[in-house]
Amino acid sequence: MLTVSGLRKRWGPVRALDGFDLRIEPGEICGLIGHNGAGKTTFARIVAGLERPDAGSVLVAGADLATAPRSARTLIGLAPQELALYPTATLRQNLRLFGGLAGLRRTELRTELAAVAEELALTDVLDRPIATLSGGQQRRAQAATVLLPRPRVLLLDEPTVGADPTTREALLRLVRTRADEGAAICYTTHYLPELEDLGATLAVAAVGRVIARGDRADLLDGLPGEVTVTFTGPVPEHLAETSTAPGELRFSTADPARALARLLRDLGPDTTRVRSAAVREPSLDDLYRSLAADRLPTETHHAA
Ligand SMILES: Nc1ncnc2c1ncn2[C@@H]1O[C@H](COP(=O)(O)OP(=O)(O)OP(=O)(O)O)[C@@H](O)[C@H]1O
Repeated sequence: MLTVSGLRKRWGPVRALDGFDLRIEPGEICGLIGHNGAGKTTFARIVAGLERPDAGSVLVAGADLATAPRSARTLIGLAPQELALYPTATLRQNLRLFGGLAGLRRTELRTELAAVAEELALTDVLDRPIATLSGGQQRRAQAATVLLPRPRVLLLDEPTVGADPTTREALLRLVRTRADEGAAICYTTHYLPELEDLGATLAVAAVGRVIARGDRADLLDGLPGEVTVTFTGPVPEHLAETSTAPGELRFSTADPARALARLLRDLGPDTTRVRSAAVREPSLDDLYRSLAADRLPTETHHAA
């Protein structure tokens, strides 16, 4: 549905995109993660037709953004990080405007507008100017303008920043629904548990390109998790070398549950002094760190 190949974009000496490739299928939510300045927003703005790339191509359902920009752009919806609504117009007026621009006609527009407002708990504030809405309501309003016309490719750039749990849940539910309806969705976030909730595949961006892509489980396979055990009194002598704090043992391992079971079995009489035991399975944070650690000397990537 969305195929991006070899995108390059320089801002003066900074290479924001440096051979960025990404393909997202219909019905797929792709979680795009990466450090600040990795190029995620630049990628989204280029795909949405707001910036021109220096090189590379963007195909949306077969339409080339460079040669058929109109066809490609009508299939794409971008919810940017910053608020991009008319602050003095009401939410209903904003939704009508964006829905109309996307080609929705009267009855369809009215039905879709009511549905998206209901799904995002915005029905009660439809006739209030955007400027008078709370921060969370404004973020939902922003998402509503993009979700309303049901674009075939959805780009959501950190849509839940500053959102309370209810707002976040409503947004995630609607994003999942749009994917189930067949949209290809690129979901940028620094809040990694969201991607687990969404059942998203992952694309990890660093210094202007995608350095890892695939299912969450495949990418996490083999990464170390962590075991933490605390004791009443000191850590048993034969384990003292691994002690991280008085009375605490903590270590990384590829299979934390099995390592903890083995440790407890081998403790002998010291088992009675165990105060707590915890395992942490590898997280997306671990993945990001393992992939990107050696590529992040600075925030920006300068052209040679
Ligand atoms: N309009 C611009 N003018 C100059 N430099 C820019 C511009 N837009 C982005 N950059 C630079 O390009 C690089 C990539 O920025 P981009 O916003 O795409 O990263 P990002 O991955 O979205 O970061 P974040 O997670 O902080 O949102 C950064 O070094 C940024 O400073």
